[in-house]
Amino acid sequence: MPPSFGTLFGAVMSDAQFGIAIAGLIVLLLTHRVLRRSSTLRHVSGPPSPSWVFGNMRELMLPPTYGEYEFEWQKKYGPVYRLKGCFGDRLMVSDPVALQYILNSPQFKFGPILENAGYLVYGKGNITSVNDQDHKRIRAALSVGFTAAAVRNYIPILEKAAQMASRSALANASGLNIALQISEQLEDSSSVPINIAPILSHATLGTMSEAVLGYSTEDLGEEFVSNNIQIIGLVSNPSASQLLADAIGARMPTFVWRAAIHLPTPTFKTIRRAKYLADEVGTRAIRDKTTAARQGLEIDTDVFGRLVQQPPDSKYSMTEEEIVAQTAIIMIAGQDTTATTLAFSLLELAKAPELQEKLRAEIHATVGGARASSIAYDSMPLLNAFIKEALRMYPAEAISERMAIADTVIPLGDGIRTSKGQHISHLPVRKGQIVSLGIASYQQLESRWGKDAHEFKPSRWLEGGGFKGEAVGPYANLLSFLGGPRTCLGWRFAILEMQLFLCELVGKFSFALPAEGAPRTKFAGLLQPTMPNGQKGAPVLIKRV
Ligand code: HEM
Repeated sequence: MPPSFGTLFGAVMSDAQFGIAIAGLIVLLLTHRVLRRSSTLRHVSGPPSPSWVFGNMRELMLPPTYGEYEFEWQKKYGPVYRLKGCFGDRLMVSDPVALQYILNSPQFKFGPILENAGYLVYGKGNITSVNDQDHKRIRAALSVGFTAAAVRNYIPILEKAAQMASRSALANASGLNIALQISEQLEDSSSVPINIAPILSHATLGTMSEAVLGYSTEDLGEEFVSNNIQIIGLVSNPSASQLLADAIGARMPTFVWRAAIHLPTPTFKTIRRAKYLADEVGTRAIRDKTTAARQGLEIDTDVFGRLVQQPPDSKYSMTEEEIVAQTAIIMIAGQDTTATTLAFSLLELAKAPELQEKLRAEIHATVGGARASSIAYDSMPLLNAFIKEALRMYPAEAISERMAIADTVIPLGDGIRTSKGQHISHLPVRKGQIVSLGIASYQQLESRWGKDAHEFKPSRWLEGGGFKGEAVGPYANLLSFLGGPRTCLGWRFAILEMQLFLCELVGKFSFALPAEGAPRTKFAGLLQPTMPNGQKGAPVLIKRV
């Protein structure tokens, strides 16, 4: 998913003019009064609010380690509880039945923060900023490039990128020529920690670029790559003022925010440049493909190539302008989400030498010297159990948000006891109610995953499925890719990418933690491994095996 929604909007706002903030605050306070009167959540239990302004949001979004408060609240109040947001009640949901309803019901859509940020960052017409029939049509068209069969065609691209990542473990990932700096230094790296996070991030940018546009990272150009790093970096240091800005922004009329993109501030400048560069590269890719098709060359090896070839009367056809509008979102949504999940995976292996050995043995036994396209990655039990567990414990988008667009009633799996002692199995909510989707919380729910839900334990998947209850999400009953009509478009691609990268990296190298230990897990737009200096990073000791 777009890594940047909530916190990026905050970053945007902290740049914006103070006058807009004050005007927003007035609107906000008035809205708050209305919301207080109309909230149906008054009798839903939840933690006390430590601040009138921030409510519980600092504890939820900015704890030193993600989940420090959230997972405790879940234990105390159950999978559905009330939180104080900045100035208004929120419903926090990790109950699978309630989540399933919210994700699939037309009565819910993105909250205003997600909607406006999606429009601001990725531009008009991108898949996250369109709704209803337009969303259905664009999604159906894009899906052509992400079916199980289509995704297997990307294996050579993924294989090449995984090999490059493995060769460049010591390279500076922000440089373009990662393949050139490399492996002789690897022998030394067993005593010098290597930050594997930017290397993975660069490699996954490469796979997205090749699979979506048919371009190498070099074809994207140096400015595109460095701007992409800046865009991802905009969200990396969320702060209390950004939370406040999010709340104010959410209550401002949409047109104010859509106009705000023209403000001459550094953040908006970076965003404008990113959009310009994405449009430029998307347009270039389409022109190149159209020309190649006219010359009778094969172009359906990447997503844009497939889209360009759809007959105009097909239900999958998109205009050139519509295709270009998807460039920024797909490139960013598919990059750091996969890279950070892989970084957490390698950190978990670095903590568990025995597990690492077993996984390596499975990889060597299955992969050997075979070509990637002939390997049945889905038939590797430990590899897939490990990936499921990494996605369960480290969902890149640990929390998302929806808003009720009409009064509705949310069904609850186990029901809840209200603060008045009444047991209810359905919870009415009013139009405008913001609901936090507790993805990470759901994936640590003891009633669903067992008493050891908080442990990283891939074996749970080998011992009979790992969870109890009805199915949710597209993969392994996890909500890491969410569910419903806005399920992650690239989930199959992400799984295959993780399978290939892990086979390549774990097959060739062993990983250990440096003396400082493992980085913390923080939420900064995405769940990220975070070093003591507050920067994203996953330092590991790497040795050839
Ligand atoms: C481990 C990797 C990934 C994770 C955990 C992940 C997670 C998510 C989540 C949670 C959403 C829904 C967000 C929401 O509605 O609140 C989402 C949507 C999306 N993802 Fe992913 N994603 C991953 C990889 C990818 C890849 C590789 C691609 C592209 C090839 C991609 C493209 C998208 C797109 C386009 C959407 C928007 C779909 C829509 O609005 O209909 N993602 N992703």
